[in-house]
Amino acid sequence: MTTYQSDLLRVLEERGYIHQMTNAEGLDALASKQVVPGYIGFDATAPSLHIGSLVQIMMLRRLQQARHKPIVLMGGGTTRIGDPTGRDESRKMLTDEAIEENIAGIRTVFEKLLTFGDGPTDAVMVNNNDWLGKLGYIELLQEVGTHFTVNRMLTFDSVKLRLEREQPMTFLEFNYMILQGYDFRYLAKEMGVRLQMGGSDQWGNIVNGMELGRRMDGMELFGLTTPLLTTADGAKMGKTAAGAVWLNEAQLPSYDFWQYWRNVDDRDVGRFLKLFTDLPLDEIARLEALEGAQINDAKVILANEVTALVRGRDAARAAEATAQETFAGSGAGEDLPTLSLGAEGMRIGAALTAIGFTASNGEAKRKIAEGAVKLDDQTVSDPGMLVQPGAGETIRLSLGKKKHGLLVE
Ligand SMILES: Nc1ncnc2c1ncn2[C@@H]1O[C@H](COP(=O)(O)OP(=O)(O)OP(=O)(O)O)[C@@H](O)[C@H]1O
Ligand SMILES: N[C@@H](Cc1ccc(O)cc1)C(=O)O
Repeated sequence: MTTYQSDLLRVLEERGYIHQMTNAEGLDALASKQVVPGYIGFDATAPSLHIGSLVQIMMLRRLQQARHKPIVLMGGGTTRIGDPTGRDESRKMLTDEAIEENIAGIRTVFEKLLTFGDGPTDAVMVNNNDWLGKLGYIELLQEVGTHFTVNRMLTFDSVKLRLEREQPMTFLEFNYMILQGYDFRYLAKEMGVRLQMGGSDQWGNIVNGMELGRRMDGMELFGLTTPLLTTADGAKMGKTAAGAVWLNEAQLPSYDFWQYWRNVDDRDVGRFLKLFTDLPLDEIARLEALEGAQINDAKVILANEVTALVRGRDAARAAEATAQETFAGSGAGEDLPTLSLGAEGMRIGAALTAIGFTASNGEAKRKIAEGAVKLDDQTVSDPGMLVQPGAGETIRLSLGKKKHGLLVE
């Protein structure tokens, strides 16, 4: 492990955020002597970010805790292009209204995790549509296009992998790296930004911006990426069988969010406590050393801390109380996800999917065949069974031991 001078790099390294860095020594020296404005960009492809992007948001939080300045970039402009990084297919085009709505949804989470304002280390939010939207085509080609060679663009993974797999890449997507590069250089000039961070998949896009800043203005810019987090069983963090683990309440009730953390693999507890909570490292070392049934106490702490950061302390308390009630078997907690089936009711398979316990009716059928589905503690065997709660009646739906919800009319 390297010994860094700056609090920033020391904390990022100790807590497991660093995958790759350009000129680590230079960045360490800079962060030891001045406030470093650093940015991360988020495209508005969905109405909420998920826990994969939470790694990035937490890194902006660490930046601020180390007395530097976080800049959150909303990709209002770049979402119109669609980042081809790590994808086999083009993204579907979103309308301007959908992008605006997504931005409105995404931005709310940052207010919980960062302090915004006008002070030197206060966070600032920008939208790259404000400058990319004004760029003329000829101007862009002349000003920026001359600094990129197609030869080099073809060597970046985002392009190379598509070509190797003989998957089409549109000219629109091919331009994405130029625009993200332009952002970095723009923010450096306009706001003194020196550092861009992101997941390891963003490395190529980040390096392009650094080179553009150097070529156009002779500026030294820095890049830092986190590992792309996977869970102990190898899945990319953020998505589960039933979909992504969303940060916003509207996409995922706080009880389910809390349950995700309460049920992580034993091997992930220490790593996640470091990345996703503010608990001190010595406390984390104690918690991750717990074994057997006691590791569950560490998972409850993980669930409480992350839920409190992202959803608020009250939400964390309510979720924990609901879990206690549910597992003590004393009836339905108030905070369980609830699904209204209407007067005509719904087939059990469809209800499992509609409440978010299964990703498809096929998966629901399999779970029923495995005997994993219960209604008010009675195992269900018929996937076509009609569930029809009467007025004022509540039926408890369970999938396995850990997923519970309420069905009402
Ligand atoms: N599992 C993960 N671990 C670490 N960083 C991640 C993870 N998933 C996404 N990120 C990072 O979060 C930022 C925002 O990513 P984005 O919202 O595009 O997520 P995504 O899941 O890759 O999206 P999409 O599914 O639309 O491609 C990027 O810097 C990306 O590298
Ligand atoms: N390309 C990034 C988002 C981004 C957009 C613009 C930027 O300037 C920086 C980052 C992603 O897909 O996650």
